[in-house]
Amino acid sequence: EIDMASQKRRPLSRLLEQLLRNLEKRDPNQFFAWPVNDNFAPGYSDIIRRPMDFSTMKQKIDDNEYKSLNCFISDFKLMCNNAMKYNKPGTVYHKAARRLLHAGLKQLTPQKLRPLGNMLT
Ligand SMILES: CC(=O)c1cc(-c2ccccn2)c2ncccn12
Repeated sequence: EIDMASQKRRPLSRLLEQLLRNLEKRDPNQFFAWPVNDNFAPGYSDIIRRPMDFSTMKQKIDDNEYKSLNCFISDFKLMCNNAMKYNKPGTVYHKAARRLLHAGLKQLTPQKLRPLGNMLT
């Protein structure tokens, strides 16, 4: 059960929740919402050593596993790069991953994050 009081005390968690919601908006088809299922993606777990998806990132926020913004950004990049590794260029998933990575990193630039205060230092 999420202890709301501790959520208030953890400004980083609240920031990451907000950033995650904004990133998820860039995945309207929800290709990245859940772990990739080997039944839809033959051989996926042989090719992708470290799977990542938005639901896993959400769980890591709730479990207070992200110690910094950079760790969060690394998982976002991992998720997109996994999709660009497994799926051939030209596929719907490869194209969606490129667009998501591009749009997501634009949201995570210092000038976009600066207004969120000095909690990132
Ligand atoms: C992100 C990704 O690589 C992915 C998501 C999916 C996916 C995501 C939601 C519903 C159906 N498929 C997928 N299917 C086959 C091969 C790769 N994928």
